[in-house]
Amino acid sequence: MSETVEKPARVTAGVTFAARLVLERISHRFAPGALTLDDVTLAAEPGEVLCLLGPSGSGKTTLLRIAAGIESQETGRVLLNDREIAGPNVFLPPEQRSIGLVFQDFALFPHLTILDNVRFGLTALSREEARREALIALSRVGLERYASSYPHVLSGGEQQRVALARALAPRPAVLLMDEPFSGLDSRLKDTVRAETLAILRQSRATAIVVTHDAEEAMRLGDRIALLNKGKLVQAGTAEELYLKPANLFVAGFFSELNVFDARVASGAADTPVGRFAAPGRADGEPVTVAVRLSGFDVSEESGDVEARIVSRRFLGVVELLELAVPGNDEHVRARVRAGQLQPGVRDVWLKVRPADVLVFERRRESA
Ligand SMILES: Nc1ncnc2c1ncn2[C@@H]1O[C@H](COP(=O)(O)OP(=O)(O)OP(=O)(O)O)[C@@H](O)[C@H]1O
Repeated sequence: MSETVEKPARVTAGVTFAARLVLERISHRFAPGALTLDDVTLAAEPGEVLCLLGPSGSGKTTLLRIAAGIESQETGRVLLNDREIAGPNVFLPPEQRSIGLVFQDFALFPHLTILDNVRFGLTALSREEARREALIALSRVGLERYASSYPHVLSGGEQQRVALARALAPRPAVLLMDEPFSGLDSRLKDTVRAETLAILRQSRATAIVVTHDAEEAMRLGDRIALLNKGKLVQAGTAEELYLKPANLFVAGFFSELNVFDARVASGAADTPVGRFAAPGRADGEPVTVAVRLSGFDVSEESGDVEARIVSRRFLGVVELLELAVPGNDEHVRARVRAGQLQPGVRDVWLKVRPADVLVFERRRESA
């Protein structure tokens, strides 16, 4: 009887059956305290990368830990492919959830070889099977040549890939990643992030990735769920959140903004930088008008509003301007292409591009 020969080649086939993870009406508190999570409902669809985005303390990690089974919710349910894995009467421990975890600090064991690090989670398999699966996982992240080396010989980015291989080795239905790139320096981060996304796509794993960085969420996520103070504020594609933010908090998370208070008159809001349409708003309604820093045409010749340059900061591709505008106590900020304005120029004209203006209901607290 002939034995099947394992192909040592780089593995490209999917490793998981795409799974759907649902967090349903999740509330949580660290007793006895205020709610850490307040009635959060969210689904990660099969094979998608869902980014959990939000400021520090918004509850991202707690939600991830509830999905993993490391933390318990106070109310609500967690479902994996329509099967309840945590709820009022059910609680599957983490090791029975078919969920892989990757943390910020990679948490590789320094005294174990790379192969043994990856093999660590494969306790259900025989030694030989575990070794084979670990090598497959290492090959998936392109690091099989380091199997017998120790973690210290690897760069930060490579260590992160080993952590990813370790999480993928047991072929989890869902991969949960908590700030997986925050330990990497900014140049390495872009490469490792792109590689990780490619590996996730190849493995067809459903992934939930926690980040506090909006740009990272836009680069990685098929969809983004934005949390603030334990509440889900908005979930959607990057385009939806950027172009149609639900409120000022969402808008401010994705772009730097100038914010003006105004009152609607004849369907428009007057601000010191122009008059902007406020469709659907009643006359007299107080509104907040947000203008993206990138939304200004700044010209020495012509425009809608006169302004004086107070300061210029060269940032490489762009220049950041602070401008004094009549009728506005605070300086208006604008980003323009570097080199567009002559050195020493003081008096300019502004024109705002309507696509970069967002009008919101004025609220004391925006989220
Ligand atoms: N073990 C704990 N005991 C008490 N409070 C906690 C505990 N862990 C977290 N918290 C609090 O719960 C809230 C949510 O924390 P969580 O770590 O989920 O937020 P986060 O959005 O992941 O923040 P960060 O980006 O800073 O990690 C915070 O106010 C935090 O201080």
